Formats: sequence, C-alpha cells, structure tokens
Amino acid sequence: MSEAALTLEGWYALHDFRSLNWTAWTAADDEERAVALDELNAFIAEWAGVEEANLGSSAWYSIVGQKADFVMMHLRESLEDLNKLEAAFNKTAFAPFTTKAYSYVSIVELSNYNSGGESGEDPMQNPHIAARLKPVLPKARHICFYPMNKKRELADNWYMLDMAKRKELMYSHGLIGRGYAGNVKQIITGSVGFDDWEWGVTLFAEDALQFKKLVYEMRFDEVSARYGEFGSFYIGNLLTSESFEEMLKV
Ligand code: VOV
Repeated sequence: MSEAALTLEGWYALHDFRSLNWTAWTAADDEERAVALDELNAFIAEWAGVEEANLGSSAWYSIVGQKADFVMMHLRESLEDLNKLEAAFNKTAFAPFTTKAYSYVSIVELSNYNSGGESGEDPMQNPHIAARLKPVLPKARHICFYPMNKKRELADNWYMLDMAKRKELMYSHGLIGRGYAGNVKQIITGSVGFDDWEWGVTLFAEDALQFKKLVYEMRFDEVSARYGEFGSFYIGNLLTSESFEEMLKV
C-alpha cells in the first residue's frame, strides 16, 4: 500500500449556492421586499463579529451564469455551526425568495507534500500554518469555485503512486501556483467522506482573468494533466449589501 499523505485540517467549509426566485420577488410588494432585505442584512451583519472573534469567516459573491445567483461561503469551527448558519438563513424572510442551487461541504486542508512534518511541534502553534488552516476569506473582487478528484484509473491512479513521486509532482504543482502569488489566493478544502468530490478549490482574485491563466497553466502540469478530474466551475463577483440590493431593485 502507498503511504497516505498526512493532512492538517482547519475550519469546516460550506459553499451555499442559491438562486433567486425572480417571479416571487417581483410579485412581492415593497413592504415584503423591505422586510426580506432587512432580515438578510441582519443575518449578514453577524458575520463580522464571528470573524473578529476568530471563530470563522464568511463571504458572499454573486454568480455569473445560470448555475446559481449567489454563493455564501462560510468557514466555521464545526459542522454544527455550519448547520446552524444554513438554518438561520432559511428562517429569514428573504429565504422564500430563493431556491437551493448547489452546496459543498468540506474542510480547509493542508497536506505534508511540501513539508517534512517530522519536527514533533504542534503545527497549530506555527502562525503561518494556523493562518492557512483558519483563513479570513479575502473579500477579493472575484471568486472561482470547483470541486475535483485525483484519478483512480488503472494506468493513472494517483493513490497508487509512491510518496516520493507524489511529492515530486506536487512540488511542480506548487511552483506553478507560486507564480501567481499576489494575484490569486487559493483555499483547498478536503471533502473525502464529506461530499461528492475529493477536494473543493476556491480561488480569489482582483482580476478574474488570473483564474483562467492559472487553471490553464496547471492543465499542462502532470498532477492536473494526468490525474485531475474536475466538476462544475462557479465564478462570481464580490457582493455587499448595497450591490445586492442594487441587483434586486425592481
Ligand atoms: C494559487 C496558487 C496555488 C498554489 C501556490 C498551490 C500550492 C499547493 C501546494 C504547495 C500544495 C501541497 C501542500 C498543501 O498546501 O496542501 C497544494 C495542494 C493542492 N492543490 Fe494547489 N496550489 C495552487 C492552486 C491550485 C489550483 C488552481 C488547484 C486546482 C487544480 C487545477 O488544475 O485546476 C489546486 C489543487 C490542489 C489540490 C487538490 C491539493 C491537494 C492535493 C493532495 O493530493 O493533497 N491548487 N497546492
């Protein structure tokens, strides 16, 4: 059996994609719409306190295209916390104007491909590692999310490669990624046992074109070219209460 990579886990993640029920929204009267937006804004206002207390982080983005209208991405200490957040949104007067489009459950993950990990120290005492496992979502102008697997086919089975080979391949992957430092921030979340794919990839950037450049360049790298399998891509724009209200103005 090949040696499993050691992983470190941080906050649990929920990507909660919703669509707007425009028929219901435009049929509602001004009063109903105002109450719905007030309750939505109160729900969103809670996020800042959670972030200040270092108990999690949230961000929301509109989604371009027809797969969803917006996504709320939440990082929290536990699956129970994520469940409570989902329920809290569902209880707002805004929720009946939305439908569920897609969701993804995972946990922020770092693996030991690029580090020794043998020092015996508690990795959470390393501020650099702690900040990567419990990151404040960057509120960049754009988000890109997609789930992915590493292939398990007879000729190309990631899970049957020995550790040294996987380390070598991941080193090359990391080198490409580092070329985008300052332009794209990645948060890799593991979802084996949690959701339908093995990882969620969430990218943040001020310039959406950098997503295309990075993902395209990685397609030529062996880890992605030979072993990567990808789900649907979601791309969007940072929301604020003001920009969301503007989008909903009828
Ligand atoms: C923004 C750039 C960027 C950078 C710097 C970067 C670097 C790194 C490093 C150093 C490591 C390994 C250690 C760790 O940190 O876990 C990883 C790990 C991982 N990556 Fe990555 N990745 C990036 C970006 C990046 C992208 C765009 C993708 C999607 C691939 C594509 O083709 O669309 C991706 C995927 C992953 C995955 C699924 C893992 C876990 C693999 C596993 O088998 O465990 N990643 N990644």
